[in-house]
Amino acid sequence: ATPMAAQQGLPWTTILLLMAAAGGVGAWLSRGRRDPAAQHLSDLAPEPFASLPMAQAAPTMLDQSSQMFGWVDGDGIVLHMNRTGLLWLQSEDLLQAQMQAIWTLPGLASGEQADALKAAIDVARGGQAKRIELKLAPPQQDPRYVEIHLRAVNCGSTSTSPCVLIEGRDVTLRRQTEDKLMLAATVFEQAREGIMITDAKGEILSINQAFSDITGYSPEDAQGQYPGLLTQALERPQVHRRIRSALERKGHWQGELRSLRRNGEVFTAWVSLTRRLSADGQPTHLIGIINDITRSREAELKLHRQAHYDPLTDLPNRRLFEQRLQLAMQKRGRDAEPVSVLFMDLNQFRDINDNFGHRTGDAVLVEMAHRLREDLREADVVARLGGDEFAVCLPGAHAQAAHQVALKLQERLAQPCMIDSHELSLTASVGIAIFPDDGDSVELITRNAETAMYRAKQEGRASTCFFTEGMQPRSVRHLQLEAHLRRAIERDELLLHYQPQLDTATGRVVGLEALVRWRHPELGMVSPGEFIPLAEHNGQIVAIGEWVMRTAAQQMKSWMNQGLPPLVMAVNLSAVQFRDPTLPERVQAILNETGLPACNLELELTESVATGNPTAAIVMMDRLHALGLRLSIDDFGTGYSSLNYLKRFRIDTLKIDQSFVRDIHSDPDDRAIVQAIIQMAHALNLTTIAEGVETDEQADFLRANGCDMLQGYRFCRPIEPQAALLWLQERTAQPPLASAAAA
Ligand SMILES: Nc1nc2c(ncn2[C@@H]2O[C@H](COP(=O)(O)O[C@H]3[C@@H](O)[C@H](n4cnc5c(=O)[nH]c(N)nc54)O[C@@H]3COP(=O)(O)O)[C@@H](O)[C@H]2O)c(=O)[nH]1
Repeated sequence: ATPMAAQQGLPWTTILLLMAAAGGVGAWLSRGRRDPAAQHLSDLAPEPFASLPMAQAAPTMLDQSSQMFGWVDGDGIVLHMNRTGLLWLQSEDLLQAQMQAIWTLPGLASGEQADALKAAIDVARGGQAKRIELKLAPPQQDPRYVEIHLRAVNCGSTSTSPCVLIEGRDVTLRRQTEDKLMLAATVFEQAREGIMITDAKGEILSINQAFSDITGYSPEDAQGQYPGLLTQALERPQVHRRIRSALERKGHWQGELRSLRRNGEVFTAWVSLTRRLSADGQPTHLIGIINDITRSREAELKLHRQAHYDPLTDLPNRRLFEQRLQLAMQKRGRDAEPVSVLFMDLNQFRDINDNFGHRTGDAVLVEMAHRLREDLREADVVARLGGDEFAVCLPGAHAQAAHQVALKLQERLAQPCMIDSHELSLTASVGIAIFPDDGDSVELITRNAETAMYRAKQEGRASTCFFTEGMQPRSVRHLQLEAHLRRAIERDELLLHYQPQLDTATGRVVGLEALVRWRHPELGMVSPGEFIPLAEHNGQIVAIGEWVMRTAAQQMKSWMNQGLPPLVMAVNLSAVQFRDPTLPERVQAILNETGLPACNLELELTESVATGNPTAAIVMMDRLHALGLRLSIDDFGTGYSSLNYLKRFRIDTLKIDQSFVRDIHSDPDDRAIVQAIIQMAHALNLTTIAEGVETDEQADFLRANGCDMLQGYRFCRPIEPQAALLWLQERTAQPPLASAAAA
């Protein structure tokens, strides 16, 4: 078919040459697929029309082009459109296209695009060349972007208004690239991660906003600097070497770095570094992405601390202790070395809490934790397991070393400490279990050390005890005991033993101490050292203590009725009983009920009870004293009595703790303490009694230093009532002895 343009007299050569002169067709064709025919046409002179065959050939040649060519009349009606143009505008053929204005063709993506094209044609028709970008939308395909050039051309003599030549080329690829670049630039600028790009030498070329926000460096500050400016001062050279080596080997490194902001503030960064290589494998850039993870690290650390450390003392808690012990056991196990575990319990801690309040108790725990940490090596682990229980793990320590450490720690803990103007001193009982002999799991070794600690407690304050087979785990045993103890009184399982107390100078019996015993049908004899703390803990001590007082008072009254000279019956009073405001009434009721004169009853208070809440203690002691009975302070020297209060207490006797008596012959400190207690007691008009006297040597020393009374295995063990009666009858029938040693 003859092209309509030719029919309408449009000079082909003019069109083509105009296009060529505008750098259009010729340039495009020469840049794209070379079209020799078009090239040839562009070389032709515009006027006069060269040769018809060539002109007729032009549309065919234009159809070969991959660009769009066409022209429209002044109303936008398509006069000609090459094949590419028809394809892009989705017109089936030229005839169909020629029926309508170009902006109504279906290929235009939207009404907006149509309006833009229409407006551009109007501008071009007015004589001004125009360039626009159109979005064409092929069905079911990604949109095509076409750059359109429009300019007015002469339509020939038949036309009154100029035509508009439309040239278009597909710029989708460029547009996509631009879009991608735009996207990349947006990502670079708007990323929440800091991004930094360096050149091959490592000098910073550019940074994004987030990088500036995180580090405080502006692009001007950063440009030309090395990335190390953020970390140089903080990370060790090995870290930098490791990063360089990873980049060389793998082209990538990521990890956490402690970094420095421009204002000197330290922050934690998660850094990812990637080396970019040229086509020939040479490094061209380094791309670094940094995230400020200071907050999340801090939060993590906080959570970790909460989960693994005791908030009060800042020591590792049980969980962390178990983890560290597990590691130590694995490591030492491989080297066939032992790991010792020390389980420590503070002996008078409950009294401190009860008497001075929890604030003081907490301060004591903090101080004790501090001392423990100070006295141990870095490889050792000390933890607070809860309450007043601490555990120590000594990797590589054999029994002897563990024992030495235990003694050292006990000594350190026993040093007095000043808390809230109270001078307090505590002792600790320590149980030791050693891996692998005493257990091959964390749980077992810790439990066995705890069991040993309970044995140490039974053996007396501030003892150290190694775990041995046959020690029953505390928890099982305690549960058993607690369950049985509840019914011990009603089942008549409790009984009293009596231990005489002698006048040092004359050897006469002056009194007896009632000591409770528990004979269980299956468990056998259970030591008061084991069940009294349990009873104090669960409150059963009130009933047990009252039973002891009543039974002991009945016994003494009965012996007196049987003709024995009146003696003083000493009964232990627990802290829990002492704090009961109805205690004086209860004691009076027992005295009334049994008929025992008050002067034949002595209540032994522990030192901590007496000094706990001094004002309340003074009031209670006054009330008890008013009943006419005697009061003594038991275990004197192991607590934290203040002399100031001591002189205001209505007490009669100080009982020197057996721990000072035990080593009196070998330990000059114990001798000095005993002498000081006796002198002080006498200065306060108090009598003294030493407990736990086992040898003549001890008795002689005590007598020589003026101790008034003696009690201990040297004279008589605690014995049953029948045996005690015989012992008393025998002693009281004899004339007074000149020397207690003769007893
Ligand atoms: N609140 C109450 N506490 C009581 C009562 N009965 C006993 N107890 C307390 O239990 C702890 C252990 O008592 P026990 O096993 O009876 O030990 C006492 C004596 O048997 C023992 N002792 C006496 N002489 C010697 C000796 O020469 N050597 C030696 N190694 N031990 C000896 O010492 C304990 C004396 O106790 P005390 O005078 O009270 O300090 C103990 O703390 C008891 O107080 C009770 O009814 N209520």
